[in-house]
Amino acid sequence: MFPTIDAIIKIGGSAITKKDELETIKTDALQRAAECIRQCRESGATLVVVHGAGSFGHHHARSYEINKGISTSMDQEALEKKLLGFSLTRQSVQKLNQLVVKALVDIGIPAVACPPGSSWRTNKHEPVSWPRDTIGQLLKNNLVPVLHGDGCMDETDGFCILSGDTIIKTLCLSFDVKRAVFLTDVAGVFDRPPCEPDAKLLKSISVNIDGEVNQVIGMSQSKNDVTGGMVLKLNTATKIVSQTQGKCTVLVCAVDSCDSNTICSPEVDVCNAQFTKIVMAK
Ligand SMILES: Nc1ncnc2c1ncn2[C@@H]1O[C@H](COP(=O)(O)OP(=O)(O)OP(=O)(O)O)[C@@H](O)[C@H]1O
Ligand SMILES: C=C(C)CCOP(=O)(O)O
Repeated sequence: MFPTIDAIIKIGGSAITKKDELETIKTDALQRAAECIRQCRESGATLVVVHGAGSFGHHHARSYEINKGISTSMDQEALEKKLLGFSLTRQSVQKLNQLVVKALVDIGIPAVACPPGSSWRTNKHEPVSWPRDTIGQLLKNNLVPVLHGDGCMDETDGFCILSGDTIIKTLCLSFDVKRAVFLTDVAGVFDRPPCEPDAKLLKSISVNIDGEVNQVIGMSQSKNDVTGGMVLKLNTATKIVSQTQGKCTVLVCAVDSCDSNTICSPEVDVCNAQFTKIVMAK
């Protein structure tokens, strides 16, 4: 039996990297996320950290079309190029992983890197095999596992890009998890892309048992994102809430305004919220 996870926190690639500039970290945002995680842990919370790739990973994945995998119709030259692209993508996201783990360890969090690329396997880009016991054992020993979006072996396409969002969904549906928190570069989920005039922050989104939401939400995606941006995040969030029958709630909030109280307190007040809470419809 593994411990209940109080929160799985995704440090979004948008939050801690400049997504349009190759391998560029936003140091202040990373430190802010790390500090918030430290405070949660100090309050006794059991945590898992997952981070996205941002400009470490998405750029290489897009230029080498890693998410299309490999096929028998590829000639040798195209295949070699694709294989190198896979290595470069993983190498890039591992650079970010080292920075994230360092930021956590430097302030006293016993973070342990668990790179999914070398242990998770997917079929049609959905996880089919992953080291559940290892993650559970790390939690039992009071360590903080750090996973991330990565390039993984896929049974149908040879390999694929596995988003941190899909990793979070998998963990939430397998462990007993109270909350999934997505820290990103915007205040939460808006009724339309936040760059559009009059975009309104949705403080609460209700999901019914079929995973459908009660409102129309307009979304856009950055050209440097290969995993679906906010569309995948909302899709992941609605699945987590509906498939756990509301036992796990989801928050989407800006890394700039995250605090341990919002992340870890059992009840979150949405009246004055500057974030989005995604819950089961009553
Ligand atoms: N309706 C919307 N509400 C909120 N954000 C939106 C919406 N539509 C598009 N976006 C964009 O989604 C982005 C956040 O999604 P994204 O997938 O980039 O986050 P992330 O998880 O931080 O990144 P990564 O996938 O690199 O880890 C924001 O920068 C925002 O501009
Ligand atoms: C592009 C790579 C390597 C992983 C993407 O993960 P995400 O940023 O969590 O969607």
